[in-house]
This record gives sequence, C-alpha cells and structure tokens, in this order.
Amino acid sequence: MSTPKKLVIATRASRLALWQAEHVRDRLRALYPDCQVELLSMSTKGDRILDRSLSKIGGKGLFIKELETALLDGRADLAVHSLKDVPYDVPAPFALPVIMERDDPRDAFVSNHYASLADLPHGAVVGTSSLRRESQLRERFAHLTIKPLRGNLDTRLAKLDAGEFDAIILATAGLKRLGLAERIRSSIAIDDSLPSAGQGALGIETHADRQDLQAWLAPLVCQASTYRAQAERAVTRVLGGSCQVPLAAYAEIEGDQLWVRALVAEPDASVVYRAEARGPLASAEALGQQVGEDLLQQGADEILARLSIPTED
Ligand SMILES: NCc1[nH]cc(CCC(=O)O)c1CC(=O)O
Repeated sequence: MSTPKKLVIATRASRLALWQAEHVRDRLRALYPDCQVELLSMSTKGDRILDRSLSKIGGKGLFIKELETALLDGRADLAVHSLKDVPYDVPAPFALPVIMERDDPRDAFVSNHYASLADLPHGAVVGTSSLRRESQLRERFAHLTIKPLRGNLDTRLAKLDAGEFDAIILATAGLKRLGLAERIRSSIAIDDSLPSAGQGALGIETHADRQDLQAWLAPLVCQASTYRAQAERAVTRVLGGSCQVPLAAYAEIEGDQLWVRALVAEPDASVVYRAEARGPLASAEALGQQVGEDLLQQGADEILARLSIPTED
C-alpha cells in the first residue's frame, strides 16, 4: 500500500474541536512518519456563537457544511467531528468511514459544593440546555430546579463558578479532552442519564470517492465503537427530524451481543418512553431500527412532532 505524503484536516476552531483534530493529527503522524499532516481550522458561525448548539442557528448540519465545502474543493482531505454532532444522514458525496475508539460516554456532574446528584438539596439549581439531560433529571430528581445553561465548556464552567448554579451537567469526554477532568465531581450513571447517540466518540468524514484515504485511515477505526454508533444512529434515523428532542440512544457490548437502549421523553418528564433490544453485533443497524420503531409505536412520534423548536444537546 502506498502511504500518504500530505493530509489536511478540516476542523472547527473551538477549543474542543481543535483538540479532537490534533488528536487525529497525532495518530496519523505516528502511523505515517513521512506524511505532512496539517490542520485547516475554520471559524464559522457555529464557533462565533461559542459552541451553542448548531441547531439554534440552523441545524446540526449547518456547521458541518462548511467543513464539507473544504473537502469538496480539495482544501482538506478529512474532517473530524464529535460524532454526536453529526446528523444521522451524511449526505452524498461524503462518507463517514471512521468511528474511533469511544471515550467515556457518560454525562458528568460538576459542582463546587456537592458531590453528586443525590446530594443536591430540594430546589437546588442545575444547569443544562439539553432536553435529553433535563427530562431525565426531572424524572429521577423531581425536587431539582433545571435552568438553561448556554455557551462553550469554559463559559459554562465560569457561570457555575459565578454562583448561578449549584451544579451543571456536561459530557465527560469533552471535559477530559480540555484538561478539565478535575472539575468532575462524579460520573452520572448510564441509567440516570442515558447518553446521546454517539456521545464520546469521534467520527472522521471524507469524500466518498477517496478510497486511498479510507485505506490510510482504516487503522483508526474501532470496530466495537462502530457497532455501538451504528445502532445508536439508527435509532435517531428512525425517529428522524432535524430538530433535537429529548432523545437518548445508547448501545453497549455484552460478549457477542449488542444491548441497545433508547428513550424519548417530554422535557417535563410527564411522559418517558423507553425501548431496548439485544442481538448480534452484526445486526447493530437493525437493532437500532427496531428500538426506534418501538418508540414510535409507543407514541414518541407525537412528542417529536410537537417539539419542533430546535434546542441543544
Ligand atoms: N453539545 C456539544 C458537544 N459536542 C460534543 C461534546 C463533548 C464530546 C462528546 O460528547 O463527544 C459536547 C459538550 C457537551 O455536550 O457537554
């Protein structure tokens, strides 16, 4: 096999996105020492409003579109994304040939005064702008007050430190990547906050025609993480819609089986639909689809249709 001479990675300019792109760059440099690997960082609308959810300014795909333009016109060879921010349908002529090894998928409890969700007193104020996190918190911990929390990771932590919240909920993976793991007081159990599809995993996007590139990137693929992501993304595909709703989808491997769980909820937790399935790893996609269809049949489509106002996760 030939080896690459030069590779350019398109990335968002946020601190988290840059960390992720640098991580892929370092992996590629280690694999191909003779290859020149560079970043093409792009400050877009999505970053100018500081990691606020892309859906607020026109959908998850909007930001990615700018990176895709760089792939299309040859300025870049690959784009690195937080998988959970990648829409379930990657449009032609692009492909998502690589899902890398997943980091901790759990949500993290961050507070300056309390050790865990269970420690929070009645009426304590918890910050999150994710309807997925909000609905699950309300279901389990109805005595808490949930308030919106916007901005990138640093901004959110600054708001916590300023005393606006007793605690905030963030993705563990993002905090670890930014060197902020010491801010995590406890990890929230998967059962208490089922993660978002793809949370904690990185995906690499390329032009679908770049077979050479896909072969070079193959060593970065994590097969286990790929099965899990396929199932989780199939759930979101079935539930559809460009809006973000209180939707969680999480798959884990038990021996040679995949266990897929998902939920759709009213943000106030007055209704929570849950579904799950187990089956062979190779049926990841079908299992996710089955779980999604189960949720639809329970009535999730009614919640999904009504909650068309985009929110963030
Ligand atoms: N929603 C934004 C976003 N996109 C990816 C991450 C963190 C990394 C990951 O979960 O893969 C975060 C931060 C968060 O949700 O707290």
